[in-house]
Amino acid sequence: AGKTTVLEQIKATFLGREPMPPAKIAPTVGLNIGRLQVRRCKLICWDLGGQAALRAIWEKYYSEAHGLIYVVDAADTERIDESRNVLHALLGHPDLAGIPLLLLANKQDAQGALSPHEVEARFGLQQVLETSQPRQVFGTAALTGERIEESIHWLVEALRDSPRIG
Ligand SMILES: Nc1nc2c(ncn2[C@@H]2O[C@H](COP(=O)(O)OP(=O)(O)OP(=O)(O)O)[C@@H](O)[C@H]2O)c(=O)[nH]1
Ligand SMILES: [Mg+2]
Repeated sequence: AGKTTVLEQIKATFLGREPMPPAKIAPTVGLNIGRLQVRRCKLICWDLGGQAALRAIWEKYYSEAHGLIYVVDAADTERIDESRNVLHALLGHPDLAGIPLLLLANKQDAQGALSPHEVEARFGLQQVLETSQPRQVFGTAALTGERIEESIHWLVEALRDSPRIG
């Protein structure tokens, strides 16, 4: 979907260095970590592998997470329902109750990509989120960095107001 490419763009944007060339980014098997500071908020980003066989380890990270960035390949319309189901299952986990959710409808540069509004409608988030749970959908293109900075600024503001940080 582009999680590691997103993390590289986040690091490039907020640490002011060149992102890793996309051709060098392999599917994630272990864990990539990004540490950065955004508007006096220290962020530690954990980027996990999305392959089905690797999803079982995600839940080891839930209890210590303050926010969730969920990256969807908006151009992969055949698997968008699978992505929605995986997110719904995630959000049903008690350790993620009320967590601020940043949903990135990624690959907006690709032909046939669903718009952020279409992804939002397709995902039916109100079925699985608490009424006051902070959530926002951004249409991003991680390859070029489009909308990455704005989306992280939104998340940082949501985290500031979050009861998960105490
Ligand atoms: N066109 C386009 N391709 C993208 C974009 N973001 C990522 N990609 C490509 O999508 C593929 C997968 O990107 P990754 O960042 O490795 O995806 P991932 O979600 O980390 O994948 P796993 O680690 O296997 O879970 C690569 O070929 C990327 O170059 C984007 O915004 N637009
Ligand atoms: Mg990856």
